[in-house]
Amino acid sequence: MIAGKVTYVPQRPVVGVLALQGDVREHAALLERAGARALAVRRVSELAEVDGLVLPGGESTTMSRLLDSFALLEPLRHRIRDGLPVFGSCAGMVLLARQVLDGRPDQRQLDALDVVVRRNAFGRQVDSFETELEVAGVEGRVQAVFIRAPWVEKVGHDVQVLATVVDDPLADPAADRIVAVRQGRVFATAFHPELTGDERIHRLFVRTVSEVA
Ligand SMILES: NC(=O)CC[C@H](N)C(=O)O
Repeated sequence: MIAGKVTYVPQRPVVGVLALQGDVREHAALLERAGARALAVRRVSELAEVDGLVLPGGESTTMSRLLDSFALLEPLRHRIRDGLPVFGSCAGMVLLARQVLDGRPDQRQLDALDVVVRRNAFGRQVDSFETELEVAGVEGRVQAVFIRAPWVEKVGHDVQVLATVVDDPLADPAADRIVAVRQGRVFATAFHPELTGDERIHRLFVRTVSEVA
């Protein structure tokens, strides 16, 4: 018989941040605070090591072109189809969507979320703004930073709406726009939780990654 105490040390899940462009470091810092080990992903071999992946904010057309030239587009589509948890913020949300309105002609989609998003949707009134939101699954309010952000115009039947924002209360008080969604293991926000140093949304994602890792 072996004497002594057996201590169980839970493994931190490895969560990648797609590091082709965009605010990679900010996401990595919050993932570490949310209990994950963050890994920058630029190659297929790195993609193979992760239990979950974040697609950062940046510029979705550029990111989709880079995904193509780094030969990551198809491998990433495959891994997501096989159940890899993913979280996209802003440009990441655009990349994950099934369809993009006001996209560029050469914009490529990961087609991982059954939503139609409108790119730069808030752009005509104000390019950037901040507001407080309620996000399903997060206690208290979340400070949300929108930078040339998309909104979700249409959701499929198994897409859960996590947050909405009133677009233009003067024009139409009922014009609630969808700005955070979840479909199974795929999460997306039109805003940038990585820019406020608040890791609660990353925690929600890392919890899902841990459940399936
Ligand atoms: N802050 C952002 O990620 C902006 C997204 C950008 N408007 C796009 O279409 O990709």
